[in-house]
Amino acid sequence: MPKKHEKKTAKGRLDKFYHLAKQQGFRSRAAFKLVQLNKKFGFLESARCVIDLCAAPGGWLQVASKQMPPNSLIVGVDLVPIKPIPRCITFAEDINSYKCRDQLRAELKDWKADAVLHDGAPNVGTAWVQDAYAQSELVLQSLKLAVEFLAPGGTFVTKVFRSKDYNNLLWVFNQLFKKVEATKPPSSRNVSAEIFVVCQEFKAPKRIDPKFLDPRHVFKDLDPVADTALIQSTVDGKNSAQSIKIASNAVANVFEPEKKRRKREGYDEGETILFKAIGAKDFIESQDPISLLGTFNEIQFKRDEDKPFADPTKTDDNIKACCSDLKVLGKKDFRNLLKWRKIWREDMGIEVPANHPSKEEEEGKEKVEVTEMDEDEAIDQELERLQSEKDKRSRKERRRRNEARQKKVLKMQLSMTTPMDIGMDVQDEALHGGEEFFDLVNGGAHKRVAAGEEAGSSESEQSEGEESEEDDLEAEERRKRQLEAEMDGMYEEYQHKVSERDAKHRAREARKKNEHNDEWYGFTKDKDEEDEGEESEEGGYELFNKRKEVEETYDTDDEEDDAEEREEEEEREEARRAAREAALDRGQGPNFEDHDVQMEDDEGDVENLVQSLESGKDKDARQSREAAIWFDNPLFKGMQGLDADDEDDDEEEEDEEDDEEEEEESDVSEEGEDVEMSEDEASGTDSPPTDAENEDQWRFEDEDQDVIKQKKIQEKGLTTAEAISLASQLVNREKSKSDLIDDGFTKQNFVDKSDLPQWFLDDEQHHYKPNIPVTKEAVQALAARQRALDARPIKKVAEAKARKKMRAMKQLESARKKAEGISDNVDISEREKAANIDKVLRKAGAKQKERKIQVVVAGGSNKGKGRPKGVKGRYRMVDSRGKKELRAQKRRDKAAGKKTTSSTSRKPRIPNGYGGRN
Ligand SMILES: C[S@@+](CC[C@H](N)C(=O)[O-])C[C@H]1O[C@@H](n2cnc3c(N)ncnc32)[C@H](O)[C@@H]1O
Repeated sequence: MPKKHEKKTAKGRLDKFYHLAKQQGFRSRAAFKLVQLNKKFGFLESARCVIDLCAAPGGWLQVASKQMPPNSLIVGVDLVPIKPIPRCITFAEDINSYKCRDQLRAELKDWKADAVLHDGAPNVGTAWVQDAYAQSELVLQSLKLAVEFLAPGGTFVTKVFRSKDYNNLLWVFNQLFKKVEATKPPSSRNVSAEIFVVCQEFKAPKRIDPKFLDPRHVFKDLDPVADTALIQSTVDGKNSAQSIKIASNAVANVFEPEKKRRKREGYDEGETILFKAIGAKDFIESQDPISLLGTFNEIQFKRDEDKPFADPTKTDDNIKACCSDLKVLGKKDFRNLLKWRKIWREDMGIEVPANHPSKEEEEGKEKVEVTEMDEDEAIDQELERLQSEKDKRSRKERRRRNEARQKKVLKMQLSMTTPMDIGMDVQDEALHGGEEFFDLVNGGAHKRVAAGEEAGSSESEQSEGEESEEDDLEAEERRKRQLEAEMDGMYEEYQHKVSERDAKHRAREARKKNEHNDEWYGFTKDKDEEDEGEESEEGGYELFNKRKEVEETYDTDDEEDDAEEREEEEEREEARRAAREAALDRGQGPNFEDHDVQMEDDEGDVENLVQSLESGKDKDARQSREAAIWFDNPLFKGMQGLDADDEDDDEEEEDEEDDEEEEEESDVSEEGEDVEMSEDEASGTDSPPTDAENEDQWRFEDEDQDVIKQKKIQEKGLTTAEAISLASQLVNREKSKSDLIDDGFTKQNFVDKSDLPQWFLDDEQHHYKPNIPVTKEAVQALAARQRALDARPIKKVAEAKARKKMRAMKQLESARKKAEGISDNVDISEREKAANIDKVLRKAGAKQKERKIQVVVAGGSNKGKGRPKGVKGRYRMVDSRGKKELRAQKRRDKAAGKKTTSSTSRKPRIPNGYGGRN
């Protein structure tokens, strides 16, 4: 036999109201039903006398006792005894018995009850049909007691089950009360067939026909219309036919009150359950939804075939809530449910969407037109919405850019940005679509306008400031986006280049710094010249050809670079094509196309940055390379105006220099500068920069060497002690380059390993370590460098320090001014001036506040026992002699006219074993 709590849990009865009841000390969760009913109808607050029929265990009594005014009379009765409840009188009786009636009369004396409550339920669970009937009988019995004890205008609250007799009961209620309302409080479980009927404003008829309260008559299976005569005669002679109809079709008539529906019979005979559910599919497919809504308690989505109908796109939470309890549907809920059914039926093809009525066929055309207009309007509205969204986005983007710019300016003002950063910021801004960049583009646009093309660019110039011209703004935004997309690839290259330049700049600075002691930067001129002696005697043309040949033969990296560049170029071209097509699709093709064509056609136009970026890149790069090689010939060495780096004509360096130049030149040509620029660079002549920025931007031939060296150092391992040792040997002429090459000829190299087994090769690779001697100095140098690196603060710390320093300087500056003011003041004495200045300076942080050290004589209780009692802050333990000496010193100072500024101006003698303590 299952335990009690298991039984409850199995039914899912331990819900939140169960726990709430426990929490709030109610004896049953049913208490919340009364709370909710009273909240809705408010019958307890004004009641002075209440009878609770079937009250055990007493939840409702508790609620009544809480909500009713003090000194009210609350009487509860139940079959089972109820534990005493404050302010409540209870007794155990069957409400069907005369004894119960008598006892109630005895308790109430001549009082009349303002409310009669009935929450009784027979002990259900054996035969459901009898249970339902017993319930109805119990309700009728409670009504009987209510009629007897209720005061006129009183309220009767009862629990009824949705059974066959439900409507009959309602009909009776309606005869005796002015207002009858059936409701299901939220605390009543959905699975329960119970409904609460609140009958208000008791009519208190002088005489009531006993048949009204006789179950044999009330629950007789009658046609209510046929019974009209019977009832007419019994209720105060009033015509109650309409009441009967309403009572019998209470639910159906909510939707169509005029239409007579078939009689609601409640549960069929033989039904064993009071709660009935129907699947969503069945409901939707049924031809008589209204009667189903009246018959069933719930539309369910549990079966597989019903689940699709729970699709949230068509079945929202509101519909689901309606489906979960069909007994308390309002008019709106009813409509919504039927609309929902209709939608599904149309979706399933069961119903065809309603066409225009046939009688309006002639007007059909007009109607169609009206519909089209509506659609147009909808589209317009949608477009407007999209437009405004886009505008919003673009505004937001502009605001974001402005904010970023402001931040940058602020950073610059706070000296948190290096000049190089600032330059980059400006470039960034331009290439991200800032005004500078678009000025260039707009420049191009002006040209197009002049050429007679219809271009939107001139409008776009103004559209920045004219947000009201939404179309222009939109076009401008689109164009910007297109251009930005085009420029993305180029910007990446730009960033790459800037970072390279940055590295070059740093390298150049480092070299300047270490001009005389740069032991790691390689090979001496003499040595190089020795090595290159033969080659330097070759003629320029031969050298040029030779290098070109070498380059073409071996310079695979460059070829790869070129190939990569070509690929990138192809990708960009592809992207542009796609963008063009997209633009054409959107109907803005001509402008965009023209723009692009213009970009491609005007290759020679240096004014148009975008065009020149696209033009003859490969050709220029090649010419630049050739020119660079040509002018690198030692014959040009020493010629006025040529770059100092020409002196560094080490073969390897030259090769790499060439490589570097190629990269630069290709970059340059990509960034829009002309071949002339590259030639200038290659020849080593500095083209006069147009402005400071250009100078920074384009003059970096000096840096090539440094970067190559830096690269080499990083690649070839001056980060290891071995490499440093070798390098220092080279620099100190302990070894020559040829020695190093000779060392390279070992048994490990130049041996045909093709026949060796793999395991041997693996083993060899794993265990063989070249034995390169490492000097102590090299290790020390490496360690020192690492320490220096470690000691470098991270950027944020450096910035914070810089900010702090700046603040301190500002404060000091203002303090200095104040101090000057004070010293110029003739109204105060010198001593005051000194004191004031001291104060000002201290405030500015120039002077540290001297921390006072208390001198404590070590003796008695203080001796050797830690901090002396009552002494706070810093203190110094001295013996009594030390203290005496200190006083004597003070006296002497005073006598000598000196002023001791503090007790620490002369340190007392501190005996051994006593240190300063904090
Ligand atoms: C659901 S409980 C009432 C709960 C109560 N309202 C509360 O808040 O605690 C139903 C009660 O009806 C009582 N009952 C059923 N038939 C009855 C009868 N003929 N006379 C008196 N009480 C009856 C049962 O004993 C049971 O305690």
